[in-house]
Amino acid sequence: MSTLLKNGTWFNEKGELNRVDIRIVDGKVYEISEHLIRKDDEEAIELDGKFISPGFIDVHVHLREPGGEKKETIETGSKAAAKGGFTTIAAMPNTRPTPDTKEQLNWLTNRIKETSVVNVLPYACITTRQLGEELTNFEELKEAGAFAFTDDGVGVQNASVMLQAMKKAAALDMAIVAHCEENTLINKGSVHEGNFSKQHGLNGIPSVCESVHIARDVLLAESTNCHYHVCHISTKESVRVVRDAKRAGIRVTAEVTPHHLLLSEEDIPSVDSNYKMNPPLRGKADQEALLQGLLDGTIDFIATDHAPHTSEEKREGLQLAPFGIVGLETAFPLLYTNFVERGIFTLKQLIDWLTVRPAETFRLPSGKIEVGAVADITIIDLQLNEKIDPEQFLSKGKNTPFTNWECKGWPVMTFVNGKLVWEKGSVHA
Ligand SMILES: NC(=O)N[C@@H](CC(=O)O)C(=O)O
Ligand SMILES: [Zn+2]
Ligand SMILES: [Zn+2]
Repeated sequence: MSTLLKNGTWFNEKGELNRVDIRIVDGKVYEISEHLIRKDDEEAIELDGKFISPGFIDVHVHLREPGGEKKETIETGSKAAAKGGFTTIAAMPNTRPTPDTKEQLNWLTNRIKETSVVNVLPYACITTRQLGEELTNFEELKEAGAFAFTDDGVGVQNASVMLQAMKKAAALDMAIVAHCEENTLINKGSVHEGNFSKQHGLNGIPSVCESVHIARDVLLAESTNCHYHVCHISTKESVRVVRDAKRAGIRVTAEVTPHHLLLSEEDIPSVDSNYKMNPPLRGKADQEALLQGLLDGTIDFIATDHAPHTSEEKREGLQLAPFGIVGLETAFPLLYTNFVERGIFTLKQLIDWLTVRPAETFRLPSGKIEVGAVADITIIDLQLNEKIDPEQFLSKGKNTPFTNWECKGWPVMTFVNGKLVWEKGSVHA
């Protein structure tokens, strides 16, 4: 099987945008050149100058299966990923049951094989049922193919449990991926403790609820030499703690979501649960610190924290509705339109934060297009202008605050292992 991508545009080794043809043979990149001639038995796809990117990688995705199939399944979530240009995603373990045993993880791996259209890397839990008490069997879970360990959805409250987890993870050369939230500081909040909570008389989640866990954990990471990764960083204090920890040589990495880069509490128009997520949208100064942290390398890359919920659940009102918004199908167009087009960062930077940077952080083989690499490739139409319409999402989750945002730069084709799995207008399962 051979496919020829004709007349694309890409960043060459020197980081310059230029014209390129790519030949894919048996799922791998076989040849890259300014001009390749189509062979007789070969399928050729004319790209008309469209942009060729390595397939995006998102290490923070909630696929909800098993147990939450009303919100999303591995199939629907992976199709949403393909539509968003993501070829590798990592599935968070806050499902029912949780992947905390070899048997559960094996079940999940099989289910992924049967139903996913992109690469899905399964996380395993740090603690049994994510209760924060007993460590899972890390050796066994690593052996069964765990991508990394996390209890995302809840913070690990007990410092001794976290210390033991990091010791074990370090010995196995695995990462601890942390949802940072100190339960005694949540304050029953549904939004950030700041202007919005004051104006609306709501309980707020203070910034320190997150940063105090990161401060604790970077010291635990230092004492264990564990790779410690911070999920969805959201406050200026958290950014400072990570920056200082990196300077001190601690093995810490961090991700930021598109929504925390794009929005602050000032942008919440009314009491609307499509603006409710954990961590919450913070203050303007936090939003600015996140962008600065990304630009100066304190924050390593972007991850969506795609968190689908049903419309019924989201209609429950701000206090009762679950935390979380979807992200896979809007990440690139939102970031391209609002940051690249406005000259705040470059297309090259954006692509790096969605590809090589997560790949390097978690030592994944993907994230680059080079001869011999697996052909995980995303084609983007940088001229295409469309409004965000949740009714068009392939995700079951329609919970987004970005409805009707006009965006330029949409993925139009996604190749996984050399196979076209999504093309604008149709899913190729
Ligand atoms: N981010 C969210 O607001 N929600 C996530 C949980 C999480 O990522 O902590 C979910 O599972 O819905
Ligand atoms: Zn989380
Ligand atoms: Zn999450």
